[in-house]
Amino acid sequence: MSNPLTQLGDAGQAVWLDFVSREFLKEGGLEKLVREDGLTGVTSNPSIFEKAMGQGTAYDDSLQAFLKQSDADVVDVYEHLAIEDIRAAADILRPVYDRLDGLDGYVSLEVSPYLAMNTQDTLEEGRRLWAAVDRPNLMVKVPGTEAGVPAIRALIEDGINVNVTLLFSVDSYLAVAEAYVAGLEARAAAGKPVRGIASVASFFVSRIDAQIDKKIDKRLAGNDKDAATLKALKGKVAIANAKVAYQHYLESMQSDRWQALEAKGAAPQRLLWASTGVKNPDYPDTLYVDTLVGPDTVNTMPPKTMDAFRDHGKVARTIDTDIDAARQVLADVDRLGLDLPGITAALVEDGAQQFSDAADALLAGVAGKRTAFLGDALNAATLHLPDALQTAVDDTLARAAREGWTRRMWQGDATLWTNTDEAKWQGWFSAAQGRQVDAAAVRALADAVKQDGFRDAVLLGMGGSSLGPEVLARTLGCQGGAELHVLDSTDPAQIRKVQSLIDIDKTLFIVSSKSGSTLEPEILAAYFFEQAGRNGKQFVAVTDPGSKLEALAKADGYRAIFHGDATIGGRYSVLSVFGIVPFGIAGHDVERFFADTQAMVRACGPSAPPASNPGVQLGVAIGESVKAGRDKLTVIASPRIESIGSWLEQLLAESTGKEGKGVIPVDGEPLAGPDSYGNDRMFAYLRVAGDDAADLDAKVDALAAAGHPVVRITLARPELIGQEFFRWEVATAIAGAVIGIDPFDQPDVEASKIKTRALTDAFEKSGSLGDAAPLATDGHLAFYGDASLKADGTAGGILAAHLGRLSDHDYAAVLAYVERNAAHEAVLTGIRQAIRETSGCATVGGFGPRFLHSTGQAYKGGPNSGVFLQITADPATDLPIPGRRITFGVVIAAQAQGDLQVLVERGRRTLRVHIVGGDVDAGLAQLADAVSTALA
Ligand SMILES: O=P(O)(O)OC[C@H]1O[C@](O)(CO)[C@@H](O)[C@@H]1O
Repeated sequence: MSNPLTQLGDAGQAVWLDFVSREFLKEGGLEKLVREDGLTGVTSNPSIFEKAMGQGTAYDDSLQAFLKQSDADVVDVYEHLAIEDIRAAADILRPVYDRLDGLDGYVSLEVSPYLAMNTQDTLEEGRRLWAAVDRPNLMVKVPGTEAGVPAIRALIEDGINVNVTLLFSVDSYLAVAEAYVAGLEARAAAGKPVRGIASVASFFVSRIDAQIDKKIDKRLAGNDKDAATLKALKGKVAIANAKVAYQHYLESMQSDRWQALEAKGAAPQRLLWASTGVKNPDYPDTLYVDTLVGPDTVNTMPPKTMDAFRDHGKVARTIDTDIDAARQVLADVDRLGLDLPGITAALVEDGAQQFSDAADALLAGVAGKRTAFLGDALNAATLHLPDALQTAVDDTLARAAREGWTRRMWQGDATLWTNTDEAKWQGWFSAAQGRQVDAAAVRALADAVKQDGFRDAVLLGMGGSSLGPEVLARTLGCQGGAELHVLDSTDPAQIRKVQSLIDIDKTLFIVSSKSGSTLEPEILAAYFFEQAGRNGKQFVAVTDPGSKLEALAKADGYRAIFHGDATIGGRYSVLSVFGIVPFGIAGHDVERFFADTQAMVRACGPSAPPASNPGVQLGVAIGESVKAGRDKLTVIASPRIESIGSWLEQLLAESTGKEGKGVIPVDGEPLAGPDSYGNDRMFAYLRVAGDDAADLDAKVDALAAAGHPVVRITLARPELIGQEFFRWEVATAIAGAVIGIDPFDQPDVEASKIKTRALTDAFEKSGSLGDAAPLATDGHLAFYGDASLKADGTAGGILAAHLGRLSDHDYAAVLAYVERNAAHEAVLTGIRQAIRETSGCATVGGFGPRFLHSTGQAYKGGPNSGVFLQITADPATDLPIPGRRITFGVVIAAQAQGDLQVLVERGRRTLRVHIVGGDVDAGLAQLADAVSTALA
């Protein structure tokens, strides 16, 4: 039966629907329109899918089924759902396409709106979607922006149907029409067919009037002298613009170039009227259909406009009537300074932005559903922030969305940070997907090691090469493989301690160093190589290709060498061979570990919008906290994940602590009530479900209730720790972007190393480190510092003078170059607790030289808010280093001295207390007492 819609078809104008949804397709809505209204095409855009997918549950089954068989990124999920719809629509339209011999019957799917400004990406995306949808009656929708035009030409040349979207000005239309012709000509020149390729140029109508009318209304409100002409222009400009575009279309059909293509069977690129729903309720609801009727055109209508037109639309050829009047309208617009070119240019930008906002909302919706579906397979996080901080975080997340931070981070776009060498350090993304590690090789080594009867493995390495493996070992233990011991110290007592725990002949040594030139693993490897009877079969190297360590491993006949990726910095290397080889040797299933980790890698994926991207969200919260003066990130962890703070410390401090800015991580400080903390804190609580942590829970709740920023993270099981490694790596990189530093360098670490080297070199020659005279000596303790601290010369007096320098927002650092064991940790923690309770300042602690490769960067390069108490000791019994005149005792002393010199040079407030005589326990006990006295 005939109706105004079918009559449009009879008049040569194709009726398309600007809408799609799963329900509508399922319920037969599209088939009905084809059958009853002569509909011949469908268009979609990100806003349409946002509405379709954002509401109701129509997509849920499909989404769950897809997630079950893949660990897809949100954009993969969206695309999967969208492609299902687009294919369904294409199949419904296929009979139309066949009947009309490919002249109509198309459905359009838009390329990612995030790419509108990049030609190559748009082109690749167009090709990818074309292949993925795999239907001849698909039109890939590409914005007709400056960047889009060359992509359109290339897609046409490829033989891909294109719907050019976001056209507002006649000039952009002409550029697009030229691209179409040029693309076809290129095909013809290459001897390829031009028949069967379709394209439409989507000219947006109502949005132009909406903008012009706004300008006119403003002028009218100001009693403009041209009021009458202005009034007469309302609701006319968009139509006049479209009519003039159509005139160009007619002219182009006459050109020799077109005639030549037509003779080869090419179909014209039809003008398509888009944005034809009226925005102004005072206008007739069919305005932008009635006035633009004409042959070889398309009108794509939103459902409401289509219903209105079916009901009372008027079909009369209008597109090429009153052309003079149309030209006059445009001349008046120009004469009256309404700036149509300015308006159309802005509309292109707005249009691109609207679609990318819609895509953000859409992907956020999909991310939400994905998270809900994954349940506890994805570690949960909640952020509880004070209002002002929350507002700052929301603003920055919105900015991050606008500026595409997540995609840029994954692409290693250095402009996200300081535009120096950040792009060189992005291997950690691929490592997180398990791509850096050869799991089979790790398993083979683990099996062989087991067969050879190795019971223990000792890892010799520092910082990023030791902290990750240690946290993995402490959290997940040993799974039938060798028991892992981490040795990241030059303290003779600690070396002896590790040696006492192992049977040296049944031990595998993992010498781990990215650079392969770090002093500690080098001398430790030399020591244990001798102890193991120079048996290379007991040694494995993990190092970047071509390093000094690799050469040594070859020369000494190590049983295996695992290569790292030189585009990963040490602290981002836990998910590469540096974390995973020791983990595998302990008997763990590496593949399963990565499978468990992927939910977070996907959740933080390049297309996950910042506000629903767990890593970006956390990173923005950290960065904004730092900017708000809350730069002491206090780590709290429930028992089964307790050690993670030591890995987080390095990641955060070494990545962000530079140029006088950054995060000062606080780990291992006993948790207290809200009153014990200043407003320079942020808290991160990592909790494994089922851990006995009621006390921590209550304290953390109290902190949040008192207005401190609190991040709560829950792992359903400890095996999901890999997800936290990745979340925090992303968060740290993003925090770096917010703070405005390069999160991949460590510019101040080298300074201490240079001093240490100078000291050990001098020792090799002179046999002495040239220690200065102490300020004072009291019992086991000798003090070194500036004369102003001497006070009454007692330990308590000196410490009182030093700790008295702490003021609001400072932190106290207790850095001990002694054996790291539970007893010493307890004493040092007690000292920190006492300082915190008295001063209200944050406290950090570290064992040297371990912390030098971790938090040391921030102490020297970060904010100058640290008050440092360095503790050193005469070794009870020293240990020789094979082939060297220096001993381990000399090395650790030189390391302490070198670092202190740098701290002093950097204007840090320092005091060194040296335990004389070798009785470390007695010295520490005296120190703890003296601190209590000093604080009393
Ligand atoms: O793995 P490597 O090269 O021995 O370095 C160990 C650690 O030392 C540092 O370079 C700091 O000195 C860290 O960044 C790094 O994780």
